[in-house]
Amino acid sequence: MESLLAAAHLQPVAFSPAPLSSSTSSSRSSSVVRGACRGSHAVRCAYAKDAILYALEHDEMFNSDEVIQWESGKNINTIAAAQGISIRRRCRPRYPSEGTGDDKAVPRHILEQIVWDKEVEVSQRKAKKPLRDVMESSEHAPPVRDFIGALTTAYVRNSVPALIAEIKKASPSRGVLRENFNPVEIAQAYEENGAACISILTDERHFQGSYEHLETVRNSGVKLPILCKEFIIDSWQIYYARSKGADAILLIAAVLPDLDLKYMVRVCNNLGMTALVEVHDERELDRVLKIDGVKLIGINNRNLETFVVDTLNTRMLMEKRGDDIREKGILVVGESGLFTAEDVAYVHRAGVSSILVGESLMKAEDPGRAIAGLFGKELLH
Ligand SMILES: O=C(O)c1ccccc1NCC(=O)[C@H](O)[C@H](O)COP(=O)(O)O
Repeated sequence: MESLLAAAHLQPVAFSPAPLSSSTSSSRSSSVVRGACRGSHAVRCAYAKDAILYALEHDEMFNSDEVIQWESGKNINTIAAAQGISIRRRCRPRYPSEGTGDDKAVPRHILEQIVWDKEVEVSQRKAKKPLRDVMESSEHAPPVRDFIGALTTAYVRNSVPALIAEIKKASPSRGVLRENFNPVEIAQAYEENGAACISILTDERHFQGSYEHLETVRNSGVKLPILCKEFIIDSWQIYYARSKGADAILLIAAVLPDLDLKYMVRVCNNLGMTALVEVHDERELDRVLKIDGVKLIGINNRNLETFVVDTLNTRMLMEKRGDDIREKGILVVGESGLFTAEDVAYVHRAGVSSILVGESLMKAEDPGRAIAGLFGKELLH
């Protein structure tokens, strides 16, 4: 089924409507398939294929999770919960306060709130620019830059973890980090001071970021590869990020069930982009290590549900799974809560060859010069 979806270039990601209740989608393609999908496995697959073609023809919301639900008879949130994912999906293009009944559900934590808001945002963006169009735009984007190559080269050159320097105006945990915010100037300063890559927050509602920041930096003459730091829930966003010039995207294991991760890693690799797959605990790491094609894993020291930051997390996960990671030739990025040269040395000793740093650079008066402070030396570039 997955390869069928991949072959059809179908977006497979957003969960089906009304997952908080047992009610089903009312979209035409969905009801066509739901009616048709009862019967033998072979018959169900044949109908699912018809539905995919129907959905492609009619540009309707349709995704692999719906197919999985039809195939297994299980609600997608049940499937996700069985994988240890606490985020529930809604897939109703409304904000919680606007709904009734189940729509009144309150998010359990900030990450769930961000994902619910993202579902609304993505469905609105898709209505304006369907998958077909965004895929076409991605074909005209500037060429992909080698994100992993840049990290590897910088690591060898400086013998300290390669820096992915983040451009983030605000965050849910810290509020506004920088009033005087010019993404291009910050990116130029990062480049001049030895950063290997740049990460740009594009979420507007919670981080005051935008795709415009990403596109402007990409077209500014800055040569570093760019990570689109987004909350990806739908492969449409990967094509969109590529169309704006992104070279890498973030996939968060706490948000995405296994099939979505697998599919999105594949979409990313097919586009020549890098997927930075982020984990926070052992269970997420084990899920990600089973996925073919993963080349870059981020260990987030920040618990995205509670905001607690602890660099011990990187050490603990590397102690437990470092051998498996190295055996697979996967690079590891230590993410979040890195403020001093001691912090950097600590995660380096734990086994990471790259770091992702936002707050400590964004809060510095001169984010470029703050890089030398972070490493205790000037970086060569
Ligand atoms: O930064 C947050 O408050 C946050 C909240 C909820 C979800 C994600 C969040 N941050 C994204 C990141 O992972 C960080 O921007 C990145 O790792 C850099 O972290 P830091 O150096 O601590 O700013």
